[in-house]
Amino acid sequence: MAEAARVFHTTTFVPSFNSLHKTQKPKPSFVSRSTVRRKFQSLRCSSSLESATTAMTTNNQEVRWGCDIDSPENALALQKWLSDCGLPPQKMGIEKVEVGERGLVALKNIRKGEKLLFVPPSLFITADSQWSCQEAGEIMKKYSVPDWPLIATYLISEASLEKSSKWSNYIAALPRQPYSLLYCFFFCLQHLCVVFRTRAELDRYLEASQIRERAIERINNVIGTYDDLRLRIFSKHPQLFPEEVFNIESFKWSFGILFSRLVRLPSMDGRVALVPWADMLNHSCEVETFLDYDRSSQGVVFTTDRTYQPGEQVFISYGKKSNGELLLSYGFVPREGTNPSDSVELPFSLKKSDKCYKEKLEALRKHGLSGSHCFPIRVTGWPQELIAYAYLAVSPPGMIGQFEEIAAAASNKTAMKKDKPYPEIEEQALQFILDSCESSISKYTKFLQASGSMDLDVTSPKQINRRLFLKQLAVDLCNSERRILYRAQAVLRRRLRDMRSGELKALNLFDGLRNLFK
Ligand SMILES: C[S@@+](CC[C@H](N)C(=O)[O-])C[C@H]1O[C@@H](n2cnc3c(N)ncnc32)[C@H](O)[C@@H]1O
Repeated sequence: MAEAARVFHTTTFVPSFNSLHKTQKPKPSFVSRSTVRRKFQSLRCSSSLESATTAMTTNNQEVRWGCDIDSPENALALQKWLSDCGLPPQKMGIEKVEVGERGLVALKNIRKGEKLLFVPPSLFITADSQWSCQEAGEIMKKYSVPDWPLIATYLISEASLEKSSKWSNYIAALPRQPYSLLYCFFFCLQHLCVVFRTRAELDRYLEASQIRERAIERINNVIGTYDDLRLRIFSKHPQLFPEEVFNIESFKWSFGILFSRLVRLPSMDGRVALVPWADMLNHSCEVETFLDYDRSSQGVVFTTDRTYQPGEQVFISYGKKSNGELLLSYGFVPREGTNPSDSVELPFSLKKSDKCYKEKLEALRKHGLSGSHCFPIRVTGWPQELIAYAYLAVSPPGMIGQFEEIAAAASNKTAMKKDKPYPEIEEQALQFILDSCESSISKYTKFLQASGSMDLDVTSPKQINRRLFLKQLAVDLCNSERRILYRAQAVLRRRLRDMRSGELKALNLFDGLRNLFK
């Protein structure tokens, strides 16, 4: 079965959507709320939207669609609805589990190599799904909205229709607070005054990790996408897309759901879909099985790579992702040391005091790089591009003729000629990597030491839970990233020590020989 890594890289959806409409300047919307409500009520498809509008938010902050995932009732209703809609009898049932709160658990013995699930396409939500409010669907198609924002809007539209939507049982079982980091950060940003006294306090949580930048970038992409939809479409059709329903609150919820549940199906030409039931499966770093569409059984399946006894939780893989990526999209960090695909982004920069700074920068720019760049350090090692970047950073003016060639290797355009292409600067290059590694380690250590003393200014149990939860995730991520850096530090120190003692030996030998000849 082909790998169906879950797709939650914002670069694949939001930027392409934004770039289509770069020229549009934000215009103020002059549609008053009362006009919206009047027009909105007159539409047939909005019959139950009015109640949805009031039902949607608590204190104008949180959507009320979905459920608290620690209560199993909605999931059980989902299970029943799915079998009524044609989901074949399952060897797994939905239960409260230790990993992932709710998950699918084996009800019978399951063999290795067995196909499970068989969710038919009639139960998927895709960009081609029928809108309960047909008119709204036609407008979205007319504007050629790409898949991700289209499905996000679809989900809101159907959620707001509550029981009148075909998907009401599915939506009722979705988490009210999707645990993607996107949602956590949004939550924090919105509750800034209540939960975090300053933005700086929020920043401290992930200060050491590059994931903070990625989370902020993702949030900005979602806000940009929402603004674009609002300006181009919603404000022009307020009766179909009233602001009470289609607002940033509901979009942060629907994108949170997409980030943590949407699957890409390689056998359906890479199409993305929400697949009810299949999206109750939790991730394990130890399994190597992925969701995909199976043409012969005409449904979404996965093939087990191990046996399961009744009562055991069944897992799939969400793809070979680092702990930071898992945190960003799904809001969890695997137990320390259990993720063989874990990596940490380590930042490197050319020194501004370098005599050849300008020339090196020029060479890097020619190959699409800049004076500062992040490279992944994996549990298993680091890429050749990082080594090339380090060689360039430390190379002396005498090597100016090779700058281009080294920059090309740093950008992965060409491989470096040999394993150790420039032995005369190898030691400095390793030291350069070690310095960056150690400076990052000290940032992580500072955060981890401070995290024990971060006080909790509690105004409600819900807030303290949320805040503690985010803090614990940040601590887990920083511990796992620092652990990779410690390992890299040990390897680098050993190599440098061996190199220096080798050099010393060679020097002693040379001195010995010189004395002999004297
Ligand atoms: C596709 S859903 C899986 C079903 C989900 N547990 C539920 O109750 O709706 C993905 C979400 O499950 C949770 N999850 C999945 N794998 C996990 C794991 N290994 N550890 C902790 N949480 C996990 C995370 O909250 C993630 O955002």
